[in-house]
Amino acid sequence: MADAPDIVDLTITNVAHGGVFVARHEGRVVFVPDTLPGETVRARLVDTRKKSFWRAETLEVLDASPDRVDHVWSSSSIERDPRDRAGGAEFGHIALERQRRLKADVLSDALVRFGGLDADSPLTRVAVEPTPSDEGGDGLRWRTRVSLHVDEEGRVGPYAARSHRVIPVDDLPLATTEIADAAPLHDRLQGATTVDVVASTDGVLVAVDGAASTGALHERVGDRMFSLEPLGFWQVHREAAELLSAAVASAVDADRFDATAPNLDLYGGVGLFAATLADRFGTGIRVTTVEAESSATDHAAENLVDIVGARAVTDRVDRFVRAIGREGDLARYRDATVVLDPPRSGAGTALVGELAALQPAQIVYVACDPVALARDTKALRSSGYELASVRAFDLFPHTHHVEAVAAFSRSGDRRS
Ligand SMILES: C[S@@+](CC[C@H](N)C(=O)[O-])C[C@H]1O[C@@H](n2cnc3c(N)ncnc32)[C@H](O)[C@@H]1O
Repeated sequence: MADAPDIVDLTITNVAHGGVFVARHEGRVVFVPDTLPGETVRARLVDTRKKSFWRAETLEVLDASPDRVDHVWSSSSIERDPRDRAGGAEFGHIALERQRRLKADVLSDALVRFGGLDADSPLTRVAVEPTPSDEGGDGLRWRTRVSLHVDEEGRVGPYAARSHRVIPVDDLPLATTEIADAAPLHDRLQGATTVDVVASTDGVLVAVDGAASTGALHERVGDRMFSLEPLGFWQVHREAAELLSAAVASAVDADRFDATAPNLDLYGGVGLFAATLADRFGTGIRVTTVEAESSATDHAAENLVDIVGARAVTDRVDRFVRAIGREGDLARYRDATVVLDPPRSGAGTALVGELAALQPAQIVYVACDPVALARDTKALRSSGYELASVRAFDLFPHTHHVEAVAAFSRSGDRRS
C-alpha cells in the first residue's frame, strides 16, 4: 500500500472532547487542533498508526471561520511552526462567546452519548456561564497557579501542546499579572526541572523543583480563610472557589438537606465544600470531608474548626465508601447529602455504584471533565438517581476545559 500523503486539506465538521476538532480524510476521522468547525485548513498528518482515527496539525487556514480571532497568546499562534506553539491555550484563537458554545456542545454531546440522556432533554442544553468578571471581558489574567518546565539548557516555559518540549515565552496572558511578573521566564535555571508560581492572599510564591519558601498559604472565600499547602490543590481561576461554592450551595436542595445526617464532602481537599454546606445550613451541621492527601486533611481540620460536627478524614474515597457499606450502617446515609469533586478521571462507575448503594438523599457532583461526568451520570441514573440540574462554568477561558456542577436526587423521591 502506498504511504498516505503527509499534507492534506481538511474541512472541519465538529468539536471533539480534549480541545481538538474533527475532520474526515478518506472516510477516517482525523483530530485537528488550532482550527474551528466550518474551516478548511491545510494540515500535516502526524499520527496515522491507529485504525479508528488519525491526528493532524494545522499548518495554514485556507478558509477561516468568522469566529477566528488573533490568538490571545502570540506564543501559541498559528503563524508559528506547530512544534513551537505553547500549549495550554488551545481555544485562544476563538472568540470567547464561541469558545463557550463549543464547550457547551462538548458537554451536551457527552451527556447524550455517555450519560444516556435524551438529546432533546432540557438538561442537555447547558449554557457555559462566564465568571462575573469575565462577562464582557477578555478572559485573560485568571490563573492563580501556573506550572512551568525547565529544559536541559535551563530555559523556563510551558510545554508545547501534546509534547514535553519547553517553549520559551515572553508572557503568560492567562496568568494573573502578579504571576506573569514573578515567573522567571528569562532566567536560566540549569539543572532544575519544574517551576510553580502560585498567587494567594499571601502574595506570589515561586517554587523551583517543588521547594516552597513557606509552610502554608491562605485563600479567602467570602468571610472564610482557608489554609493549604503551598503547592496543594486549590481551584485555579481567581473567582473559581467563590463561584463553585455558590453553585454547590444553590444545587443542594434545602428540602432534602438534613443537618444531623452524616453528610459528606468527598475529594474534599482543604474543606471548601464542607464549609459551603455549613455556610448555607449553619455551623451545627454534621459533615465529613474525605481526602487522600493527609496534609490537605490537616488543613481541612483547621479550616473547619468552627463547624461543630465537622470531621476531616484522610482516606481514599473508594475505600471510605466501601467501609461504610461493610459496616452495614447504610440506613444512616439515607438522609445524607453528598458533595463530590473528583479529579479529572471522575469518580468511576464502581465507586458511583457503591455510593448510590448508600442511597443518600442527594448528590452534588462538581466535575472538571464532561466525559467523566457523563459516564458517572450514567452509572448514577442506573443506580436509582435522577439528574436534577446541571450548570457549567467557564473557569478556564481560552482552554478547552469546562467545569460543571450537577445535582442528582433519588428517583421517586418527592420534594416536600
Ligand atoms: C478536584 S480536587 C477538589 C478539592 C476540593 N473539593 C476543592 O474544591 O478545593 C480533587 C481532590 O481529590 C483528591 N483525591 C484524588 N483522588 C482521590 C481519592 N481516590 N480519594 C480521596 N481523595 C482523592 C486530590 O488530592 C484533590 O485534593
